[in-house]
Amino acid sequence: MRTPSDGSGRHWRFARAPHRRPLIGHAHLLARRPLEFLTSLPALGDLVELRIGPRPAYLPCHPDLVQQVLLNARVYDTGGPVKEKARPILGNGLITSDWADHRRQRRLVQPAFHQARIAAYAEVMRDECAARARSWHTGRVLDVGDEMQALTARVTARALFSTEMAPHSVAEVQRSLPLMVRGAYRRAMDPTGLYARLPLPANRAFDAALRRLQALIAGIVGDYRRSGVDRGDVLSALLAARDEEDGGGMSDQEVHDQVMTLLLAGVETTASALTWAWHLLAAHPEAEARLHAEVDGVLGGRTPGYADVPRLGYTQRVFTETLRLYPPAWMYTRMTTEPTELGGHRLPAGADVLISPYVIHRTPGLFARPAVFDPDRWLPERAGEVARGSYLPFGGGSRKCIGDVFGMTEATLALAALASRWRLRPVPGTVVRPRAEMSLTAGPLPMRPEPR
Ligand code: HEM
Repeated sequence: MRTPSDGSGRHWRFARAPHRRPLIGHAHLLARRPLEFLTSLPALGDLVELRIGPRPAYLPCHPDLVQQVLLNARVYDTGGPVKEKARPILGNGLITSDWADHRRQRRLVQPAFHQARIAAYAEVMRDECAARARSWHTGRVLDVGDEMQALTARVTARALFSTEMAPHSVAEVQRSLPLMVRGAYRRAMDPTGLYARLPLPANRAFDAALRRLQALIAGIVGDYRRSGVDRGDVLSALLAARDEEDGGGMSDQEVHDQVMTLLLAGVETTASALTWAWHLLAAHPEAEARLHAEVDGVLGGRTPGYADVPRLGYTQRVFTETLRLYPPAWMYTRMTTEPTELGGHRLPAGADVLISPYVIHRTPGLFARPAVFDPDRWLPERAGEVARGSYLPFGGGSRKCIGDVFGMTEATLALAALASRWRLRPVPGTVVRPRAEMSLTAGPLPMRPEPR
């Protein structure tokens, strides 16, 4: 272990990850037990080098180094093999676009997520949460993961396009999206690129789902463009957006790619975190009781709406703490566009940099008792203890999640609406282990609803 210093005069600990194998480097550990492997690395250094096949990759384990990466999007740009595999699915939208194009795209998409728009989307959230609460039956076991996925797919689809076509479109999104997420993950994890070309039923289902979604989005974009009406939804905002710098808008293809990106980025993430929240609440009866007391006091049996969100402080803290322990985006990547220096160490151009909120959120010293579920660590008087750059469920810098407020609002309303009517009981014998897939999921999570 060496201790190089950077321009600031600080000394950083640099280390190389152990258990490297010829040719594959650390790919076996990242594929088989990524969470255990990655969480073992901060003890070794502030910056740890690993190898994914022959490629060098770097894991910054100190929040200051993470910030340096996230705040310099020109040098630490999007890229790498995973992003390249996402391109045929997502096209050139916010997630896949490079630094120069991303700035223009972000200016154009941002208005769709302004506060006034979120208030309108919250109407859809309220409606869908109430419908979900009505659909549960006492004692009938449900898979919480599937339920939350259906809820967030319907909310996102309806917030994106609120047209009369909605019932059909929403059902299509609900059907196709899980197939797409699974297929996209398998493709991302396949270093050879061969998997996608095998004539497997899963591949046929993925291709068909992709084609259906592409056709659906193209059709709706065309309809909206022809009608020119602002329906208050995300798609209307995307079509109306004009760049303040050059006055131009987005082409139909660009709008299509943004819609696909929003669906892929917004549904599974929020659903995974909500699923973890139900699991954590069932395992922590005192937190569950406080949540119930809050929703009963604030709502008195009403379905919550946008105006209730600021008064649901404990509910929000439960979700914030869930995102700390189980951040859906457990790892995201950057690629260096030029040789650079990080933590006093020289990084070549084309190096992968891995940012893992899961690792940072569980590093001793950054959070008191990091393994403990403690929603009150987010009370205003205690939240100041959390150092800048230590809490990253939504990323940071210019590529920070554009849907963070949307997701927080949706999750707060979902927890409050469902917990005001139901308590979810674990099914005995269920073993829950985090699975680091496209997002950090709990796998199948059977639970039994009990009326409150
Ligand atoms: C709890 C829910 C969510 C979590 C944990 C989450 C997490 C993240 C993270 C970590 C990033 C940054 C990735 C990176 O830096 O490479 C990101 C980006 C993004 N997210 Fe989210 N997200 C959530 C909800 C949503 C929702 C609801 C939407 C849309 C409706 C959304 C749309 C996006 C988009 C479009 C980007 C790319 C932004 C850009 O590069 O400009 N996300 N998200």
